[in-house]
Amino acid sequence: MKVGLFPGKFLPPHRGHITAILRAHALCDKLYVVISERSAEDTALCDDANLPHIAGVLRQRWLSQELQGLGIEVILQNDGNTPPFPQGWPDYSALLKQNTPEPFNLIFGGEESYRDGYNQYFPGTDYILLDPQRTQWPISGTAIRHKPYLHWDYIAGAARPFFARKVLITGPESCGKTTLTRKLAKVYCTSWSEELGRDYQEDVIGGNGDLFDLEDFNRIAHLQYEQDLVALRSANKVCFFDTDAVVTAFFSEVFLGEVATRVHSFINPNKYDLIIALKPTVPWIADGIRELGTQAERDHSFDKLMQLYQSCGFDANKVLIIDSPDYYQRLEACITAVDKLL
Ligand SMILES: NC(=O)c1ccc[n+]([C@@H]2O[C@H](COP(=O)([O-])OP(=O)(O)OC[C@H]3O[C@@H](n4cnc5c(N)ncnc54)[C@H](O)[C@@H]3O)[C@@H](O)[C@H]2O)c1
Repeated sequence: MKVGLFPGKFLPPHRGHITAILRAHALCDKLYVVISERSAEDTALCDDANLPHIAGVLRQRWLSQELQGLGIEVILQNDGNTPPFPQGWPDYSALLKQNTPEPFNLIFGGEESYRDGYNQYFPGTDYILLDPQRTQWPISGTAIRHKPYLHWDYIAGAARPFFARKVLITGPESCGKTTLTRKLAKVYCTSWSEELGRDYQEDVIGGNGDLFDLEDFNRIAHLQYEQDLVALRSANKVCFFDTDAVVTAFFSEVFLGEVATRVHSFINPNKYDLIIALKPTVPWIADGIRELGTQAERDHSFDKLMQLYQSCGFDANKVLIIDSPDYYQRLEACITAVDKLL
């Protein structure tokens, strides 16, 4: 019985890792992928690339998603207390033996320099080198961390939502949000998440806003959250969102005088890299569902919405207010801001 280990940091997982793991899988009966977590070092590597910390458990989720259905087990190991290599070999090897559920006789990797250590600390185990020149996928975790958008195609699919830039387009009714969101998604050849509250209003309460109850807003916030996740999964470097839970909170208050309780849990000030706030300076278009149509109401709605973002802890530096009444200039200003992000 050939039982193999494939150790690594996977910070983040990429096609080079995945291909090597799948090759290793073809060479043994059972394969364990072991993620080494060294919190302090990992944080330093992420900080250095201006990224939030990528926790080991997140990498475990990503690899588990990528490898599911193949019988490959993904294990997370805390190596934070082991000394750096080469002094770390004895502790590292003891941990590997302890954390792997069964005895193993193969170790896979792409580094020739690890061979002596593996031979010394895992007697009776073969070290099998796979594509050490990285000829098939010339990529490293370091390159991805520092230039994720340049190396986008190499990032494992499950990790892409983490790296995708998230751009929210917000504003009161009839300020061109939906059209602009779609246009931006087309410009960047990517996915977007449309506002579903309007469809919900038509489908569930027949378009009559007076029939809303608080539970409707809880459901809208949840459905929107799920839809956003779906859009993010197929994002190409950036994803656009036509609304967010702050807008849901705003409408909950407009219709019912209070914010439905669970809506708060979907408000996430850290979700977006850029918030494009559209001022109601373009003509009002009555569509039978919209409510707040006078210019005074529209201006008031905009101000109220901005106050809500502020009180929910959104970073004012990430907010770009677009007040031009000219559609061309609105689009150009957004493209400039998104280009800067990428
Ligand atoms: N740093 C050391 O001296 C040392 C020594 C012994 C063991 N280790 C341990 O070895 C493990 C691997 O660490 P790492 O930093 O190399 O992890 P890593 O996440 O960078 O890479 C994981 C494995 O994938 C291979 N790989 C990476 N990119 C590839 C590509 N494009 N194509 C094909 N293969 C590719 C690597 O060679 C490595 O074997 C960790 O568990 C670490 O603790 C490290």
